[in-house]
Order: sequence, then structure tokens, then C-alpha cells
Amino acid sequence: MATFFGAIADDFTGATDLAGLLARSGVPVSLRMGVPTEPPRDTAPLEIIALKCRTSPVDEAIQETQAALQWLKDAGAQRFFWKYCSTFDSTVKGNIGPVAEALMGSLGASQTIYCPAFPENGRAIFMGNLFVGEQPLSESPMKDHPLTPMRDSNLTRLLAPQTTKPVGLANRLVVAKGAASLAEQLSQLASEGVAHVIVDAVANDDLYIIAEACQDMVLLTGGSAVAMPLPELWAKQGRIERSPASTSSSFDPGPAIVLSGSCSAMTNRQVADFLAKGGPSFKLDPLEVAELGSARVLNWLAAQDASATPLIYATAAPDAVRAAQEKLGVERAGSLIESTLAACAEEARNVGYRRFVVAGGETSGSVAKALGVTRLDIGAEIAPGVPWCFATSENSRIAITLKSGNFGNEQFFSKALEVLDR
Ligand SMILES: Nc1ncnc2c1ncn2[C@@H]1O[C@H](COP(=O)(O)OP(=O)(O)O)[C@@H](O)[C@H]1O
Ligand SMILES: O=C(O)[C@@H](O)C(=O)COP(=O)(O)O
Repeated sequence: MATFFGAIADDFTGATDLAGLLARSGVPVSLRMGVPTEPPRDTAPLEIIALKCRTSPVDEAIQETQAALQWLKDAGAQRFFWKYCSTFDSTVKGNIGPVAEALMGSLGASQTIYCPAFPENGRAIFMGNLFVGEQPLSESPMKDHPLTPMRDSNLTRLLAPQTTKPVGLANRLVVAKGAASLAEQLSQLASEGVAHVIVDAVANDDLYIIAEACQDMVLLTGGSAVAMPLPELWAKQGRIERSPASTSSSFDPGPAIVLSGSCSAMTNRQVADFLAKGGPSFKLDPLEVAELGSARVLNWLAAQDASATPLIYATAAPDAVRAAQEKLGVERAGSLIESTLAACAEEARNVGYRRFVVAGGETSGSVAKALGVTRLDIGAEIAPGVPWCFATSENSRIAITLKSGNFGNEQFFSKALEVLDR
């Protein structure tokens, strides 16, 4: 089927989040992990390419996103989306603005919007400030993120240093008046030379207004939720079609494993909940891994009889993360844990595990790469923004869910396995 919408996600959990929300429309969604090496074939109306570039150096992120853009253009896409985190995660140098500007350049777009709001998960933007539940972003647990600590809540202030062209705001009062009012504000800002517009949204209704006003912009940027209403609009106009039975949710029988590298407040609670249920678990210590490698956890995994679901985790409280980072450096601590969890995933697959619950965006990127997963079919959502996915890994079909650090409720790990068994 010809592709109409092409999205590029800056991490793997973000990509499955977007895929899950778009799939609610019943229009086929295809998710590729990394830029495909082959030219487009067997494409869907909604194509997503997942990258792992949230914390990469800016020039690498631009290079990768440009390659993804070219593939999506070759697939026939006419509208494009740059998906980043609903908590606007970026390093101090930041990739969100530079990548958006480069995509705009390649697409000949003079303006785009930025809307990371995700009301179902408590992310709202008001007067340009991002809230997580009732807390401003910089007072939320995101202030302690291991790789992208968010110390400002104002999106205009966060984005402006990342772009060369002016940044402006279309606030909630404008959005609440409807699509025509928002479209007028955007063209007013365009006439003043504002290329990058933060758009407020606090509720799903706002997202429908934004989608209606912006559906013909060649490039949109944001969290998954602002893209959610688009397929419905385009389906009504006959640009794309629904086809509910388009994905395969089959996987080979085999035991389940939980791998957690996220240190978010919610993942800490999810790990505690799963530990309290008494299953086998192994806590990774970054300092031990730095000194002795991954042999101990791999031996532990090999000794499991798989009758109960094992949990391997590095999830830790902010002070423990800081202590490890002070000794090892932020990048090294992160990459040691990521590569250890990736090795555990590969070993688990090799010894017959077929159901994988993975927590953490960067972690998911490393695990999915280690499993050699190149394409995911999207299944049922376990929680808003976290679907089960199905993929081929080596010669097996596996079920895998990639959970954003912040998503899901406390019982997420057990719930994920229950949803799959239904
Ligand atoms: N105990 C720890 N000490 C230091 N870094 C850690 C620890 N546990 C995990 N990490 C690293 O923290 C990062 C968490 O990021 P990520 O997987 O994207 O989670 P999230 O989805 O919560 O953002 C990863 O790079 C991971 O390897
Ligand atoms: O938009 C979101 O919050 C998620 O889709 C997302 O990007 C997740 O990233 P991580 O929190 O790093 O898993």
C-alpha cells in the first residue's frame, strides 16, 4: 500500500508508542527499527522508522534522520513527523531543534510545530510550559533522568538555543478557539518569520484541533499524541484506508523475561512491585559490571528453569545512579548497563525465551538491536503508548514490548504478561 505518512522517532520506545497510538485508527502501521538497508517494499500507509539518536552527537542525529527521511520519501510519504519524548528529553546540546531544522530544509518547510503533550499520560503544555501530572517538568522526576535531566519546564527556552530561526508560541487560549484560530495564529507567526512554534495542549480535544489546523503542514513534530488524530482525518478524506487485519500477532511458544534499564520513578515502582511478587531476580551493579563484565548475570540466567519469569534490572534510585555516574562517567555507566541487558536478551532468546518485556528507551534500543529485530508488527496496547509488538529474531517469532520509562502503572510487568495470555 502506498505510504502517505512517514515518521522518524528518536528512540525505540517512542516509536512503539507512536505506532500504538496510530494503530488505534485501524489504518495499517509499519514500524522499522533503524533505516532499512533495502529500498521500500511491502510498505504501509503509515510508516515509522525508529532510531536511537536522542542522545547522539547532533551531526550524527542529523545524518541518520536525513537517511530515514530519504527512505520515507522513496516510500512515497507526503506528510512527515519527527517524534521525540513527551517530556522533551534532550541533552544540553539537544537534537530536537537541529534535526527539525534539517528536516525542514530538506522538505522545503518554512514552519513547523512542537507539541509533546500526551494528556492520557499526564503531559500537558500551558503557556509554553510542560507539565508532568501537576508538576512542572523541571520539578518532576525527569529532573533526575540519568542521560537527559530536564532542569527547565519552558519549551521556548529549551528549544530556542537549539535552532537558528525564531521560536514562538500558539497558546491554549488560541487553540481553545478552534482550528481556524490556530491556523490564523500560525500564519501570523509565519509572516513575522517564526519558523518554530510551540503549541499548547492540555486535553485530547486540543490535539484534535491542532491536527485539523496542521494536517497539511509537510512536517509536524511532537510526542505521539498529537499525531494520533491524523489517520482518522486522512481516512475521511480518502487519502489512506483502514485495514484492521493487517498485522500478525503470532509468536512462538516460550518463557517470558523482564529486562529493565530505566531508572524513572515509575519504573522503580514497577520493579518494586514485581520483586514483591517473589519471582527470580538479578540486580545489576554498574560498578561490578565495569570491573568483572557480564559473566555473573549470564551464568545466573542460564541457571534459571524458566518456570517463573526472571527479572534482570539495573533500575535504581537517583542517588545510586549519581554515585555510579560519578565513578564511571554518565555515558560509560549507561552503555555498560545497556550492553549487559542487550547480552542478556540475546542469551535469553538463544535458550528459548520468546516473550520480552523491556523497560527504558535507550535500553530498548540496545535490546532490539541485539535481538536483530528489524521490523515490528503492532498488537494490543498494555497501557497508553505501550503496545505488545511481534517480530522475527533469528529464526523465531517473538513477542516484545518496549516500555517508555515513565509509562504504565505499578503492575505493568505482570499486566503485560496477562494481556499477552488473553
Ligand atoms: N544503576 C544505574 N546507574 C547508572 N546508569 C544506569 C543505571 N541503570 C540504568 N542506567 C542507564 O540509564 C539510562 C536509562 O535510560 P533509558 O533506558 O532511556 O530509560 P528511560 O526510558 O527511563 O529514559 C540507560 O542508558 C541505562 O543504561
Ligand atoms: O513520548 C514519550 O514519552 C515516549 O514515547 C518516549 O519517547 C519514551 O522515551 P523513554 O522515556 O526514554 O523510554
